Amino acid sequence: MLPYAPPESAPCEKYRRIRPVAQLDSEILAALKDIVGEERVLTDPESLQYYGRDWTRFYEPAPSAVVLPGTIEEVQALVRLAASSSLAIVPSGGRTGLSAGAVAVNGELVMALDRMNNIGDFDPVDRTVRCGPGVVTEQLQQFAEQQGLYYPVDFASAGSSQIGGNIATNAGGIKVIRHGMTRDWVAGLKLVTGTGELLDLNRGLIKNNAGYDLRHLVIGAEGTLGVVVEATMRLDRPPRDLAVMVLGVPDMTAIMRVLAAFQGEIELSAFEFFSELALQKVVAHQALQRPFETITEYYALLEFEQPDAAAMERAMALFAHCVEQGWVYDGTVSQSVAQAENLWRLREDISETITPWTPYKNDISTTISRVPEFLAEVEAVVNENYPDFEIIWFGHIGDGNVHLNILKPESLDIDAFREQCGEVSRWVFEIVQRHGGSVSAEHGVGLLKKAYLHYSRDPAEIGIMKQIKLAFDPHGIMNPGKIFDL
Ligand SMILES: O=C(O)CC[C@@H](O)C(=O)O
Ligand SMILES: [Zn+2]
Repeated sequence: MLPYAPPESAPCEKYRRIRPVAQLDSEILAALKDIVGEERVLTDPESLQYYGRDWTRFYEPAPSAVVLPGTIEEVQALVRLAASSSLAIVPSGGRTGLSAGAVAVNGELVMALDRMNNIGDFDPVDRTVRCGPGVVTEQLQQFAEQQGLYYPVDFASAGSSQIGGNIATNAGGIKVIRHGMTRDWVAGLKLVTGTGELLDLNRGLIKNNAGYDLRHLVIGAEGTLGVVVEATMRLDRPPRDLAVMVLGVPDMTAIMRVLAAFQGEIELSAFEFFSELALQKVVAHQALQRPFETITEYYALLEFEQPDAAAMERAMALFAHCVEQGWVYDGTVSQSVAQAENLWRLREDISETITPWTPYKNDISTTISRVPEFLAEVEAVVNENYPDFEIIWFGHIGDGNVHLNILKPESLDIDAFREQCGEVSRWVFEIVQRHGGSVSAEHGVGLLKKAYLHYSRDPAEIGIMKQIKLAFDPHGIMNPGKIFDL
């Protein structure tokens, strides 16, 4: 039997009574099978490993069972059963999360929404489509394309991540500068709360000031308020002829000047960056070439539409201006869709490329204008205290969001590495706090960043979050231990 790990902070009185069961007894198991069918309750070790974790590699999955419901009613029945048996639930989507929000470490029941992947009820006037939580992001993107429309939230894991998980983490990605995050595309959602009640939130309305917008509390709540069982997603007009430019820049201050210069004249759909070390790793491990010979400290990747020939002329004139000013040392621009895709891969393939080094991830943000100073401070602290660690910088610089990946030296044991990175994190998050930034810009808090939440949220805010959790989930069964302990 697995021991129940007590919450780190003082628990609310109400929560003190909640004890997720560590092992399913045969009665609960039989009841689960009654609800979803025998073959949709999995307890074999492979399934527990597979469904019990996301892409985070610092936690050992230890769920009691996995259930695969197919309907909203089944989800409700499962939640009611869990509530009456004090059984904790971990809702699980494409399991591509990077903060251990979907890891079951404590004997929980994993509720995998894979089967609820229906896509339908498209309305061309509202430009909305109804999706099951298990719809894969790429499936929604392709559906939109078939309707002559566009779903703009995009990231490297779009082939596996699911809409329910994207909503749970308010997933961002590479087009946030122009199109915002998942939150901006959710016109409505249905949620099964921790009591098994079904809420139909916002119902696709554009204007709805009739009280609190609970939909927005659910988005980004990492499954701690309930299970998203349906979402009405907005679609947009498709972009016209996207061009991609990669520029070699000497430093962060120069990157910011380039951003300001381009944004003054062109509507950018992406403004990303990566370091020379990130580029070296990608080129060495993927079948890709450097964008140009010149080596610079950083590279910026810009994407913009070219509705007419004048758009490219404007971009080239801006490029020349940036070179003249000494902000850019070299650059290249795509001439075809295939070239644009290859340039994108230099940025999008970084995360996957560095996975074998078991990177410790920091996903931090501040206001865009503060990024150069912020980044220089973080870099100085990390280099000074941990000169032996390889650091890979990349991210969504146009949103003020940088990914700091610390690579594990081969000789270092994983627990020792994690502990040392925890120390680095404290230094880093003090800087984040000083700059009024966030300890998790887009990956969520999960288990990985829980201990650091107070660096970006004050105690009063966290206290209110806990009360909100209890309002949705009075039995404390929905993904307990994620974001904060009650
Ligand atoms: O692996 C990371 O640190 C970031 C992953 C993802 O958010 C990205 O921007 O590529
Ligand atoms: Zn990212």
